[in-house]
Order: sequence, then C-alpha cells, then structure tokens
Amino acid sequence: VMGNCSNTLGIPPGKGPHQVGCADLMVDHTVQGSFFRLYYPCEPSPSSEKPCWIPSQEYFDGLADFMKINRSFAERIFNYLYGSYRIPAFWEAPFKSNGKYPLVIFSHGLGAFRTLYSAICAELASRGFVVASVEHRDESGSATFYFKENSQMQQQAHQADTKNSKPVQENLEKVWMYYRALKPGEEEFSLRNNQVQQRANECIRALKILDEINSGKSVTNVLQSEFDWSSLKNSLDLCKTAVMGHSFGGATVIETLCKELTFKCGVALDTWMVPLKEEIFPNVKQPILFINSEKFQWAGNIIRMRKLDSASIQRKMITIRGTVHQSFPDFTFLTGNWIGKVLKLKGDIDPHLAMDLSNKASLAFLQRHLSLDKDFNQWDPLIDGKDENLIPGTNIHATHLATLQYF
Ligand SMILES: CCN(CC)CCN(C[C@]12C[C@](c3ccc(C(F)(F)F)cc3)(C1)C2)C(=O)Cn1c(SCc2ccc(F)cc2)nc(=O)c2c1C=CC2
Repeated sequence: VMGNCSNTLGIPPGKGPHQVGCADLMVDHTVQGSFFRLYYPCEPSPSSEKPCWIPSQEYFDGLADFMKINRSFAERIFNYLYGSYRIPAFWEAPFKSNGKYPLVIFSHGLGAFRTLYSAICAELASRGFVVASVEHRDESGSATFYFKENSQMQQQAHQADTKNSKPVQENLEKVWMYYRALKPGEEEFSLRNNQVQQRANECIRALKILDEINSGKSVTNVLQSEFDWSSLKNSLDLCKTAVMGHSFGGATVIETLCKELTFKCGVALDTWMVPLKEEIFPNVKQPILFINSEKFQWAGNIIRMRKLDSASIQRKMITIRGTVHQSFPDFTFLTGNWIGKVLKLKGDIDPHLAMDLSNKASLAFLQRHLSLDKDFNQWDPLIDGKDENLIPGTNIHATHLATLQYF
C-alpha cells in the first residue's frame, strides 16, 4: 500500500488475552454512509499481515493541510518518519466467536482519522471488546473518502489503487474530502456545533449498522474485503455499548450520549468542550469518565466539564501527570524523544505508562457501567485518581477556577 510497512515496533499491541483483528467497513458508498475500522478479538492467524498505519498518501496530504505545511514537503517527512509503521492488529483475521462481546464506538479528534488511535482500540479488543473507530465526514478530520456513481467509469482503466480501498462496484469513483480550516471571520462555535451533531449522528449510524449485522442482516461492504461480516451475527451484546473519543471526539461522546440512550456510558479523553451547547448537559443521563492530560486543559474548558457534574449520575475526572494532548493518539509512540517533546507529541511521562493508566481506568469504568463480569475492577482505584501518576480531578488550580466562576 504505502512504502514497505515493515516496522511492527512502535505502536504497542493489546495486553489482554485476545489476539486482535481489524477490518474496514463502508455502508453505503455515499458521504452520508457509515465508515469505520473494526477492531475485534480474532483467531490466531499467522497468515494475516498487520496493515499500514496510514492507509494512503491522501491522509498525509490532509495532515499537511491541517498542520498548514506544504503537501509535497510534508509527504516526504511523514513517509520518512511514519510511512513504515503498522497497526498492532491482524488484517481481516477470522473473528473469534465466543459469546457476546461489549461494543465501543470511538470518535477521533480534529485533524485525525480512523486509524490513529489503534493503541487504545487494540487494547480494548484484546480485552474482549469489539471497537468501531468511525471516520467522520464532517470535514473535521485530516482526510476521508467516499464514492460517487460515475456512469462513464466502465470505459476508464482503473487507476492502480490499494486493494482494500478499491470499490467492489465498477461504476463508483473515489472522492477525497479534506480538513476544512476555519475561514477568516468565520464563527468557530456554529461550525463546531454543526460538526459535533454530525459526528454524533455518525456514531449512532455505526451502532445501527452493527446492530443489523448482529441480527444477521447482510450488509454490502462498498470496500473490497475478504472479511466475512456475517461471522459477527449474534456476537455483540448491544446492551453493553459505550462511546469513547479524544478531544473533539470527547465532545462527540457527550453529544452522542445525549442523543442515543443505547450508549450506557462514555469515556471522554482530553475533551474539547467548545463545540457543545451547555443547554444539552442536563439531558445527558449516562455516566462519564473524563481522562485529561496535564498540559492541554484550561480553566474555561474545565469549568464547562464541571457543569456535567452530578450527584445522582456517576461523573468522574482524572488527570494523568506529565501528559500532553497527543499522549492519547498513536503518534506519542512513534516519535523520537527530542522531536516528540519539541512537537508536543510526548509529555514528560513515558508514553506506554500514560497509555496504560488511561486504558486501565477506562476498562474499570466500562466494567462498572456495562456490568461486565471481568477482572477490570482491579483498576477501580485509578478511576479515583489513586496512583502516583494520576491527579484526582484536575490540575487546573481550584482558586483560578473559583475566581473565574464569579466573573
Ligand atoms: C496548527 C494547527 N491547529 C489546527 C487547528 C492546531 C493543531 N493541533 C495541535 C496539533 C495536532 C498536532 C500534530 C499532529 C501530528 C503531528 C505529526 F507530525 F506527528 F504528524 C504533529 C503535530 C498539531 C499537535 C490541534 O488541533 C490539537 N487538537 C487535536 S489533535 C488530534 C490529532 C490530529 C492529527 C493527528 F495526527 C493526531 C491527533 N484534536 C482536537 O480535537 C482538538 C485539538 C485542539 C482543539 C480540539
């Protein structure tokens, strides 16, 4: 697909008992359709390979747009730095049918896309979750694609394309959608609030597609895939469904919980509260775990998170010492120490330790609110910030918060 994706080091594999498989699903082919990467417990399959972390060059182009750097310059840097990495999951490995798995829908951040949180998604899948990492079409991601029907298509020779992103149908033409920057003078809130509503609808659409697959309905995957999606029939316990996300994806968690009660709880990673209307907060009835980095948060953002505090619904907040905003996406593992620090892709804490704390706190919270019968409750103390590398609540100084409250 890309350069030789030879580097299987870098992104840590899941620590749980299950091997992890992954496969992409797009239903239907239009921009209103659902597009996600599924991470799931799989049968050991030595023949399966691990897919490239960045599926095609267009994602690097989108990242360049997002970072406001020249595309050809960025392509060389990104290919050199990141072109060879693989995801810690086996591409289209056979699904391991073993009772009903709980489900997590994951929402990526601004400028990201569906493959960039594989350390989190693979960890959850290795612990016995099915995880759908959606790719949003709200122009908040670096890049995404869909298809449009083009009757002239038959005559054209097919451009050389990566196997698993070529459409099955002949007359479909791939269309790339890139990150849309805020226009000068454009009001940020209305753009971001429209986007968070679309993002929530896309998470709900992914849930509906998986509900159909679970009940045995056959779905047509627009993408060429050898994966047998019918093997997921009766394998999901949709009463045990959660929504999770990073930054803009954290705001998407709150908006999604408000719109769809099938989601029993949410885990919001370093949430960006700006896109949300505060008047929806009383309508959110489900438990939420806020896991924050030490460096990204600011008083105004924390004050809005605090407005979701509740005496009757469990709302928890912890902060991981020495972390930055990028301690949650996969980049944090892939950049050498000094570049990582300079680009703020790494904090002071070891990235593996930070990810471990975040994942274990998430697993404990998911067990508690999805009533799982696993041993994740061993990590309950982390939910209360009981660890030398955790701060219960936030590091944003209370006095600072207090004064801001009244002005
Ligand atoms: C100047 C651009 N300006 C755009 C508004 C701000 C750019 N920015 C800080 C960045 C992302 C950064 C990044 C990525 C990737 C490399 C690389 F070199 F490793 F590729 C380097 C440096 C650039 C750190 C953020 O937006 C932070 N952020 C994010 S970052 C999510 C993300 C994006 C791309 C990824 F590859 C991985 C993760 N998600 C959000 O939902 C929100 C925010 C802020 C508010 C809401």
